[in-house]
Amino acid sequence: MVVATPNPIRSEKIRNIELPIIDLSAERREVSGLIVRACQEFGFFKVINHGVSQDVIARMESQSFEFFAKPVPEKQLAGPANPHGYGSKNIGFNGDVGEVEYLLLSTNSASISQMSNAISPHDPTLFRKFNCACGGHLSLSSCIDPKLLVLDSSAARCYVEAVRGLACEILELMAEGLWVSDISVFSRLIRAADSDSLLRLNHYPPLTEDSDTSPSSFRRIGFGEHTDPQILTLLRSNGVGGLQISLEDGVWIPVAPDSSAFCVNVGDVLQAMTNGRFVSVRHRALANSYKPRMSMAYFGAPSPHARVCSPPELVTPQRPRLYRTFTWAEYKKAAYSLRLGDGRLNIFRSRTVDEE
Ligand SMILES: C=C1C[C@]23C[C@@]1(O)CC[C@H]2[C@@]12CC[C@H](O)[C@@](C)(C(=O)O1)[C@H]2[C@@H]3C(=O)O
Ligand SMILES: O=C(O)CCC(=O)C(=O)O
Ligand SMILES: [Fe+2]
Repeated sequence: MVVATPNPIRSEKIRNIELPIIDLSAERREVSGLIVRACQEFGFFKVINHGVSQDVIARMESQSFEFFAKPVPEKQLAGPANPHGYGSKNIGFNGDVGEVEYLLLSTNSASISQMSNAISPHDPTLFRKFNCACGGHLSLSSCIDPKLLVLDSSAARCYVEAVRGLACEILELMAEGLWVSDISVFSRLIRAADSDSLLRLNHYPPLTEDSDTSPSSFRRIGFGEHTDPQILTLLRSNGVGGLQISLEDGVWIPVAPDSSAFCVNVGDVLQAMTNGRFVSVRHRALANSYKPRMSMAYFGAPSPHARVCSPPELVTPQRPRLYRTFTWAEYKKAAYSLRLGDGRLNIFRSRTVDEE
């Protein structure tokens, strides 16, 4: 007897609404106003005319596709993701699973170069023992044998540099739109040399011949619902949809794929720093049954010791401080101890006068 398993995704409400698309080449004051509105209403928007060169994007995308096209045992040499490295189906350490494989990299150059050399056809142990002989003073491309590269580290570094620049620009527009006098109050955190920012390449493979092809399996959870813990996420994908955001009412809103845009979403730290004015948006990605989806997410994060607190302009008697001051290291520790879909920021809420 075949027992139909209920598919939780099928009974959910999906609403098609137009999400904000912001043209960064428009007049600055107007752009900052639109960004603030989008972050208050959705915690999400797309940017176009963002200034990141198509060439830089295309190089990174092709590196990413090349990596995921490798045989599994080769990819596994860059794993397990603890937390950086290659992972498949398991997300984090607490039992979350999804139809996704990924490569998670720290964006400091040393880590990118180490991971970029993760797989050597000649020496499978290379990833673990690789040490750059030049001691770090030569450029990566000149000190690494190109035969050993799994990801071209210069493509990854150029991409990271370009998206970090874009993220800083957006964070400064946010500060201006919120009338915060120190406009680098958010951007300086991700510009810091020891910022804990990440680059994540996600690949959602389509169904294979031996997959379950019952109708209920056609919309599969690739990356389960969650908020991003960091400050700001800049994500782009190939032309295959799957990303959805959720607003307060639990209805899912599909984000149309758009290769000319970056999707920008507010992370938990920015919700805390804006004293709750901006929302860290819940989102998820569904795997497409027919076409591979590939997304590249840059997560702009503070350095571990950086203290997260709202600038004075955003705390008023009418809007008292919602979150206590915490360091990114403290926040990250809490995030990694929880499940993907758990609300993390609540742990850091200020105690109200009644509770004291
Ligand atoms: C289950 C988990 C995976 C995650 C760390 C966590 O414990 C909770 C947050 C998850 C998340 C979501 C956004 C990013 O993709 C990520 C790298 C992050 O910083 O927080 C992942 C973490 C992960 O995959 O390791
Ligand atoms: O692949 C996507 O569109 C979403 C990925 C995501 O949310 C993440 O990596 O945190
Ligand atoms: Fe995410």
